[in-house]
Amino acid sequence: MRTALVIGTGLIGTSAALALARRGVVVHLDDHDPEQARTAAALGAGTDKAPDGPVDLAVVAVPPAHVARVLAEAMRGGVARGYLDVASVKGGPRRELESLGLDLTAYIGTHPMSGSEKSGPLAATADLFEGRPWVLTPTQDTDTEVLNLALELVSHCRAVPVVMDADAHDRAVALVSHMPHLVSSMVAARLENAEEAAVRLCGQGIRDVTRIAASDPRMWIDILSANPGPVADLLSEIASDLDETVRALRALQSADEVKRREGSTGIEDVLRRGNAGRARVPGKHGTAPHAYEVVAVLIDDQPGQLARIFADAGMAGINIEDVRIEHATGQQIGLVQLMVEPKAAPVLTAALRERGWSIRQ
Ligand SMILES: NC(=O)C1=CN([C@@H]2O[C@H](COP(=O)(O)OP(=O)(O)OC[C@H]3O[C@@H](n4cnc5c(N)ncnc54)[C@H](O)[C@@H]3O)[C@@H](O)[C@H]2O)C=CC1
Ligand SMILES: O=C(O)C(=O)Cc1ccc(O)cc1
Repeated sequence: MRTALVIGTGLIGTSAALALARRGVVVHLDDHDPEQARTAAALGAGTDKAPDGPVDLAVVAVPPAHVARVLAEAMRGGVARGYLDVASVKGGPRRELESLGLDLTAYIGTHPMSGSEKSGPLAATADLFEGRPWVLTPTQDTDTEVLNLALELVSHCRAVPVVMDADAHDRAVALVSHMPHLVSSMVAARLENAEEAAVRLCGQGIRDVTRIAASDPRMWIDILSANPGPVADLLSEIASDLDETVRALRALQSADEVKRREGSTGIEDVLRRGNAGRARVPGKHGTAPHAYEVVAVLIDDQPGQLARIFADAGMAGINIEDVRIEHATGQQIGLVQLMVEPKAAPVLTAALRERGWSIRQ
């Protein structure tokens, strides 16, 4: 692929454009808000000038409700050899395109399984998709050349291609993305009117559970509107778990010893089923979850501290597998948790101590 056109230069479009530009592809950037395209260009994602002729691949990265219309316009204008979208739902947009009577041989629906609660080009990074699944939904009508262009994009983004049927994809993301999003919002909503004294105690657990609740509601109304059935089915399963859990907790309040034991069994059941489900969540780069050891470092909340820790770890020859940062409420300090292979933990601890870092046991 030599040239590409990214339409919709928000988080996903700009991240893909940055990855393509880094691999030497000439990227043209287009957005109905020209300021967004200008910002993406300023970040090094390409040029906001229109291409002279058809590009190799058009990447449509606009909110799901606009995907079919934007694709139809691009295809009718003949702006590219191949077309793809990255929307979080796949069945609806395809059916909309079919109903517009377009020839879909040059189109493939795709979905990178990576993103964030942030939106817009300023949140974009070239490595956003690295090691993450990128779903491709070709049909028997999809041109091989177009499938190859999509695979090239996925490879430039260093993502892992996964081929699926569009409706099977939508059922799968209902489980791993859409339902969890609503549950996260519902947990976060409990905090809206909670007392300040309670909210200030928030720790890492509630931060983990509510991170995605900070996402743009307009985008998520679009996503959920395109996949309501599978999400509703899953939420009703959760509702029945909730009913049973409430019953078990009420039983734990009882004065009757037998009832309390039943309550305890009920709670244990949901916790154990949670352990079993969590154990199936793939780790970094889609591999099995890994038991890393944590080295916790206290830092001043100042710019450059993280970069220094990473540089010091690098000098000690340690690969940091994952990182977490916890900020202490109302204080100018934070706790950085570095996840490393167990045998690397004592080496890293010693190396960081030697360089003056305060390690928390
Ligand atoms: N946010 C995430 O984590 C993920 C999002 N997606 C999908 O990627 C797509 C884009 O999402 P984000 O980049 O997060 O959103 P975003 O809000 O960061 O960017 C969307 C961009 O599209 C532009 N836009 C809207 N309507 C347009 C139109 N008619 N023509 C041209 N530009 C238009 C907006 O001005 C904005 O710059 C969505 O379809 C979403 O479902 C896929 C994977 C992850
Ligand atoms: O922020 C996260 O962890 C996400 O899961 C983001 C995300 C949002 C929408 C998608 O279609 C895919 C991924």
